[in-house]
Amino acid sequence: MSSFLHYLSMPYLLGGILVTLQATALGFFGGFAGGLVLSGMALSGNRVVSGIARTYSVIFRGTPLVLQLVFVFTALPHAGVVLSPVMAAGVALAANEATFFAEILRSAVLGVDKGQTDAARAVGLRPWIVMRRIVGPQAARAAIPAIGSEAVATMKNSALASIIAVPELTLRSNQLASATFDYFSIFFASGLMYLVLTGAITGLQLTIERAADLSRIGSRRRGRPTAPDTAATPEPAETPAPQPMNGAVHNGAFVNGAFVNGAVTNGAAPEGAVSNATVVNGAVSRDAAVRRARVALTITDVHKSFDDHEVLRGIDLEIRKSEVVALLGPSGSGKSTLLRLINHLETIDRGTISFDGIEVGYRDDGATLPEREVARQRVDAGVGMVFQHFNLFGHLTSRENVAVPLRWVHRVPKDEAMAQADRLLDRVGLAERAHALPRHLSGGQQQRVGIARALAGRPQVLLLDEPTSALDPERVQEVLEVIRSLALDEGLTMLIATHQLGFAREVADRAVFMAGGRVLEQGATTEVLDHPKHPTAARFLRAVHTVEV
Ligand SMILES: Nc1ncnc2c1ncn2[C@@H]1O[C@H](COP(=O)(O)OP(=O)(O)OP(=O)(O)O)[C@@H](O)[C@H]1O
Repeated sequence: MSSFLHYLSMPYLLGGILVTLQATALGFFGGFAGGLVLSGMALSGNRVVSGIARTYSVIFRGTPLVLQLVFVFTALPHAGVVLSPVMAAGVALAANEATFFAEILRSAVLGVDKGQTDAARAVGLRPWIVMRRIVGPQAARAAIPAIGSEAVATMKNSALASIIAVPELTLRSNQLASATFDYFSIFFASGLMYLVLTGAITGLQLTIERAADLSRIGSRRRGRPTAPDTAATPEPAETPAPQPMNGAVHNGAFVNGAFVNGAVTNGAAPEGAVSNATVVNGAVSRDAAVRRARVALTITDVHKSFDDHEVLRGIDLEIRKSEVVALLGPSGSGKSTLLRLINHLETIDRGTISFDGIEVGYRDDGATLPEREVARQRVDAGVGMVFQHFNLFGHLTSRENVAVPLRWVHRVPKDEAMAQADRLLDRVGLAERAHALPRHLSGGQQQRVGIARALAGRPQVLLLDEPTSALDPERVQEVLEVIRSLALDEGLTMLIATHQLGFAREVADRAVFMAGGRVLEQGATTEVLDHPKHPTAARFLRAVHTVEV
């Protein structure tokens, strides 16, 4: 026992620890930097670049580390690069570890829900900002445990550096044991030293994990619990009356207060809507105003296939400024695909989609633009999107989510962006939940934050992809209230894919019925809903009516 304690404090072995730490640090940090580069190359769309990354991985993962150590130590001097044993060990460890870090980082990036990228692209973020602000932080959190365990592996692998005479802990233990024959005490002591070192790495990993834990961050930011607060959810009747939004809706019709909806003047709309409408004395009817408005979005002969599956087979549609169009149709008819083509989340096979002459995603000669330029075009076209599954950025609070397009697209200074975000959250009745993370919000609340985020991008045309179909029935109404007020009171141009016929009847000027990738029927909403002419539309609407009743 006393000899064991003696070895534990022996300067010769403690010096070995220092060398082990040096080799480990070189291997870890060098490997991590190399892994970042390799994962970026592997994820790049360029086949040559990703091929180089794959080839590197095959070579360095497929050969023993011992051979790599010997190679770096003995072969590099022939190329005029002479490294000290510790440096050679660090380089070989880094080269080897880079392949493992690359896989860890690549899988963490691929593990971030695609909806996050879709939402980031939809608000107009450029690819680099999407990676830096949205995907990167979420991937980094997911990668912490694997990075921690790779750090431990790097330290254990550093023991192989004894093969090139690096005087690290294992080599010194061996030398000492060969001289004293006290194998058990020496290796027991050095094993304990390794345990302490790897235990410290694990402790550091757990500390970082705790610091990055979103639930803890959420409660720290607020200084109060962030459990789902259903009590804070305003009931539809309590949703604050819509207020004109600080540049959020650039809509001539709204600004001039020219539109009055028949339903509103008949008293069928909520109180807030009535009061908004009644200020517009003597205005023309909404129908007539919409007919006179200019075309905001033109869709011409649009086709789309996924492999052999032809999803859209020639869609033609025009939407006028301030018009609200409901896209109806059975599941799989291509409604979501059409919305995703409109803001270029998917590419068109044939046909054109244009916002006042801007074809998002394409050059004048029809060639596809790089994503960086597409992002700018989305902003120029003024297209916003609300997703079926909300797609809020999971690592950001409500107000940070809403501030994303302001800060990182429109370059509004942070304080001002946050103040605008607060106003938009107030607008959708969620001022109370400004500091909550998406995971602490109910579905209805998340969708209202999603709407506020889309509005922050100052859209001319808002696309809503089944905004209520992922919600519990009791949450549907609160979201519909917000959409209703945007449509009726503020005259925002909207294309809404929905299965909610009652809602479509209330807000939509026109209903478009799709099936099998074609528009089978379109017209005034009440006409399509009450007197469908196409047999498929009649059958579908009858079935939905039956379910709704
Ligand atoms: N990325 C994709 N890859 C392959 N097939 C796809 C892809 N996206 C959509 N599809 C297919 O295209 C068809 C139309 O899907 P889409 O989501 O547009 O329909 P939808 O009318 O919106 O349906 P729902 O009302 O259920 O949302 C479906 O058969 C779907 O499986």
